[in-house]
Amino acid sequence: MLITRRLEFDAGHRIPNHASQCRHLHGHRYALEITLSGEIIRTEGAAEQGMVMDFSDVKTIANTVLVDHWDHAFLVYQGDRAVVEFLASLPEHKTVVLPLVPTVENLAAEAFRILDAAYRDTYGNQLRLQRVRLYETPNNWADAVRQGSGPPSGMEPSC
Ligand SMILES: Nc1nc2c(c(=O)[nH]1)N=C([C@H](O)[C@H](O)COP(=O)(O)OP(=O)(O)OP(=O)(O)O)CN2
Ligand SMILES: [Zn+2]
Repeated sequence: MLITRRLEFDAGHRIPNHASQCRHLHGHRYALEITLSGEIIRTEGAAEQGMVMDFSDVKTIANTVLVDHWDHAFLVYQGDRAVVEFLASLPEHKTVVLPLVPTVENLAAEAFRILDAAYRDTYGNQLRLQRVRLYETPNNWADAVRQGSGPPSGMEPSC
């Protein structure tokens, strides 16, 4: 069984070498769709009976490990020195420095890496993260999908 939880957050970014508009500082209302696989929990009397995972738990975990960190942050490539230094000059600015440029492909891969470690099989129902779909705009998105037994290739651990 697959279940999907959608969350939304706001963040700024730029693609420093983009040939057009996206090299400028700008922001998006990102939408994150988290798809988990697992067996339906059959434990009689359990609060999660009939579920793969309680959607509220899916949300709480995603917020704790990812969304609370990226929401209203500026997501910046570590090689984008001018912007990294500018943001560092702003007192207590919420900045996430990333090892790759913050395209939606790279952000989806990084989100998968972070979330994959966070969703644990607490009911022996083989819970696993299968896909992270990240919308940068309503028209543009990327899918990071589990390949075989491992996560998709993407960013190296950054923090
Ligand atoms: N493969 C990718 N291409 C682009 C990315 C990306 O992450 N991966 N990102 C951008 C920009 O960040 C930009 O914000 C997207 O802008 P745009 O293409 O204009 O998106 P819209 O949905 O607003 O475009 P419409 O044509 O108005 O639908 C660019 N490319
Ligand atoms: Zn953009």
